[in-house]
Amino acid sequence: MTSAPTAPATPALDLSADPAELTRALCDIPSVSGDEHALADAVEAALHAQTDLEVLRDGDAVIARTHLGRSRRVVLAGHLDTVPIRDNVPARLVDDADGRWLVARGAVDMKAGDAVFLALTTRLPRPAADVTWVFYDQEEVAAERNGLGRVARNHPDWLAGDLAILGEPTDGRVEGGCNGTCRFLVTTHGRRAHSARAWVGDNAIHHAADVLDVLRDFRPETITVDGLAYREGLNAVGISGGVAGNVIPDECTVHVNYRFAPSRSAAEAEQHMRALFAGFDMRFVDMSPGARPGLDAPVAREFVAAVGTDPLPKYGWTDVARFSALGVPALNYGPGDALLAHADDERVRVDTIAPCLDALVTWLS
Ligand SMILES: N[C@@H](CCC[C@H](NC(=O)CCC(=O)O)C(=O)O)C(=O)O
Repeated sequence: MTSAPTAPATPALDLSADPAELTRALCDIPSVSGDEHALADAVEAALHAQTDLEVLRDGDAVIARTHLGRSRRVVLAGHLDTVPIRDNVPARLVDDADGRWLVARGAVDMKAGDAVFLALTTRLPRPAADVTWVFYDQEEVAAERNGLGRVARNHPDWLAGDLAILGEPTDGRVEGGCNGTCRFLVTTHGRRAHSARAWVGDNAIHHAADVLDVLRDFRPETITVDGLAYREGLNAVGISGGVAGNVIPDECTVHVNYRFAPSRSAAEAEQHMRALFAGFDMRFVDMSPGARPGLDAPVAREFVAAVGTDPLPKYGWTDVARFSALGVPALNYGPGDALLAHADDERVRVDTIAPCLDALVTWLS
């Protein structure tokens, strides 16, 4: 008789381990966007083991909070998902002249930040502010799938706080606000024909050269917003077209990503792009407006002072935008060099993780 297959056991996370060890354990549970279930289970089990925390599960988001009666509440938020794996899970340790590195998908974006936040639950069981931890799914993909957005719709009270800290990679400095990001498709059209008699067709892929010319000639701006200089960017991130090896194609689509400064609203960003690609067939497929730095809120100022270095702008899009829109001042702070995020050799220097935890412990003590 054969027995029914059993589901693989959820790996146990030791939240009292060194945060670099914990980062490694998190990286070893793959969690590409949309497939975070195993990691969310592991995080939920570890948070349930902390007896003083109230824990909530919403899809593959896990939220926990203290009820210590403090006058302030700080929200520590991190996404659990990663961009696709590229032979970089499980994690490995590599030594070079700069030190020891943990090489793994998600090491920078943003499992080291998640590890710091998770480790805080055991390092500082009675913080000076009430704390809410939010670990959520599907941040790296279209805005409509974002797990924090779902939590905001289903349980808005769980996101309340005086300051939200997103543990996105900032190399241990504060990065304020974030650029907006949007994606759109620019499609060129033609007429199908046999490629042996191309003169009766019209090649849509060749027309895509006009779209690429616009992109190549575009000069992105750097826009200073409340003292921080946000670099914009406009890039093709995909291109598709073609019917068969002997057919003149009638359609070609260029997938474009525009990163825009937080001084532009979503509508302004869209209008800017529509003007740039006037006359082309365009369709917007994702829109995530940015957030101004917002570092003037008293509690944000205190945190910046505690970290002790000048804030920088965040060039990527992060959920500081969502917290800011909800009226919660928010900033980015976590280990890892954002320049290494999403790279094939994504890696975090092991000795840069614990200092972020130490800084939070000091600030919240
Ligand atoms: N809906 C957006 C989401 C993109 C989110 C992603 N964020 C990061 O990589 C933050 C890391 C950093 O820059 O520090 C992004 O900016 O691409 C979309 O689908 O594009």
